[in-house]
Amino acid sequence: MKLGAITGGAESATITGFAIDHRKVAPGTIFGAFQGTRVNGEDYIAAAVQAGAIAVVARPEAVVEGAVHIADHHPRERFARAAAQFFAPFPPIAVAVTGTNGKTSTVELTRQLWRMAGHHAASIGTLGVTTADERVSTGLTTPDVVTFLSNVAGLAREGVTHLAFEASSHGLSQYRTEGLPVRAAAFTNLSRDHLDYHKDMAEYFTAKLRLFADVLDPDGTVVVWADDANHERVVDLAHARGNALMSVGVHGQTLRLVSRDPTLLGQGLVIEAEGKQYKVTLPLIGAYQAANALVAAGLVIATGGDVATTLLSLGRLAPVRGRLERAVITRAGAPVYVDYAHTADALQAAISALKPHATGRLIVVFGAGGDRDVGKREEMGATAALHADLVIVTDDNPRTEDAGQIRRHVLKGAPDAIEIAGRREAIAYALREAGQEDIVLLAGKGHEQGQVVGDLVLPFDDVSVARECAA
Ligand SMILES: CC(=O)N[C@H]1[C@@H](OP(=O)(O)OP(=O)(O)OC[C@H]2O[C@@H](n3ccc(=O)[nH]c3=O)[C@H](O)[C@@H]2O)O[C@H](CO)[C@@H](O)[C@@H]1O[C@H](C)C(=O)N[C@@H](C)C(=O)N[C@H](CCC(=O)O)C(=O)O
Ligand SMILES: Nc1ncnc2c1ncn2[C@@H]1O[C@H](COP(=O)(O)OP(=O)(O)OP(=O)(O)O)[C@@H](O)[C@H]1O
Ligand SMILES: N[C@H](CCC[C@H](N)C(=O)O)C(=O)O
Ligand SMILES: [Mg+2]
Repeated sequence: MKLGAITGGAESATITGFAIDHRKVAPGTIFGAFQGTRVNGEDYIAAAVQAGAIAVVARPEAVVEGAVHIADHHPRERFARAAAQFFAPFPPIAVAVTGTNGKTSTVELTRQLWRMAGHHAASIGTLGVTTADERVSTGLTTPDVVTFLSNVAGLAREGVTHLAFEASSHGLSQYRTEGLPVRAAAFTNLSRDHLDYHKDMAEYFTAKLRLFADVLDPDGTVVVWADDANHERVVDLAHARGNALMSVGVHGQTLRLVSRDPTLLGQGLVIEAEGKQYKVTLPLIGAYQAANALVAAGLVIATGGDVATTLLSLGRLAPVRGRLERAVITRAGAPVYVDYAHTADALQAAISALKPHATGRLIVVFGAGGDRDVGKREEMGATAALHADLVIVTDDNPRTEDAGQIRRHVLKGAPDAIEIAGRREAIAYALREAGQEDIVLLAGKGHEQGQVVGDLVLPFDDVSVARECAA
């Protein structure tokens, strides 16, 4: 592609790639220079030009010498659109999911439902890039825009026709997923998280709403989980823009959850759609997993899936890695579950999912991440104290913070909790403590394979540690 195709001018230089990090610039690259949270990318413009950048997308006031200056007051957005022109084509059907909790689960379940319908499907999110054959981690939920668009284009080249991706609030506010057509977008829920990055809940929600205001195709479909009070803002946006709307949940109109009956290994659901009732046995436990499965069904139907086939396929869904995953049963007979709950709302969801299955105590082990929203810690403590029978507070990715200090923040909400430094020790204690009637929940790390301490990522997997402690 020639540079003129991006600038609208006559520049004949050939574009070889896009980069937002000057260290990744090669001759022929278009460099995006953005003001970040840590540093100002504009400081690297000269180095990028030196390394061969032929054009730089940056604010009008930035200084660009020796390359074309593509000046824009919204450089991230302009860069994403240009990069999308370069990387296209993309899978013909792409859908996105936002919300505080449930994004990973929903994109994974959507991918599974499409696959059952015979489509070549993929998902991108916290678990990485997932296809029927493999899963490759990207490190972030919504990768940076160049990684994202090049991965999406790569999937299209492999023959993927259906893509579901997670749109995190960071990703949306940084325009990481702009530029490809998005046929449907879903909202799962809103609760407190990431207030280290967003100023307040209003700003956090506004970032999420960008998915519906800017990213979704003008004639795309909005899918909302109608049992979350915040869904109404999304509905208003859909009406204002003229998008088709599907609402899902007990209060949903398109897919109405008529009843939900927990069974030993799953739950019986009755769902009403188009005036008919469908009975399915979802092989996943917990109200939250039923919610995510229904939103996934909504996305599949929104993009052409047959209603009856899609709803009946819910009965064949496989579990999502690290989401209420049963790791082991202790010698005493207590089942141990691993879940990715790292917000107060998610902790409540995970505890309530397991409670009906425990005749004895629900024992929860968790911590809170360092260098992340400090205010959510006490709320997480209070939620655990309120809903669980025994609370053990430990460590979860202290990063550059003092682990003891993070635990103290959590303990403010759970003064009666047991504090155990070291996640392995805490898990071992919980498993020793659990009796036959009890259930143990290890929350916060889910699929994660490491404990981030300072700059180090120490190998750590809740499932393996639980198995070792139970042996
Ligand atoms: C807070 C945040 O989102 N930071 C991300 C963001 O950084 P930023 O734009 O603020 O960048 P910066 O480091 O200040 O640098 C500014 C610019 O200068 C460039 N640069 C920088 C240094 C250099 O030597 N040369 C250079 O060109 C950078 O590439 C960048 O474009 O862009 C970087 C490049 O893409 C990301 O690596 C970085 O993710 C950090 C590592 C991170 O931890 N992000 C987490 C919080 C995150 O994004 N999480 C969300 C939500 C998780 C969820 O709830 O699921 C996610 O989507 O994963
Ligand atoms: N619909 C939901 N309602 C409430 N809690 C949920 C819901 N879905 C998932 N959770 C909780 O949130 C945890 C994370 O779920 P999931 O990974 O699907 O969400 P996510 O939005 O992708 O999270 P992240 O922002 O970290 O990527 C689950 O392990 C569960 O505890
Ligand atoms: N995407 C989330 C994951 C949090 C997982 C938890 N284990 C932690 O480290 O806080 C974040 O980066 O805030
Ligand atoms: Mg996720």
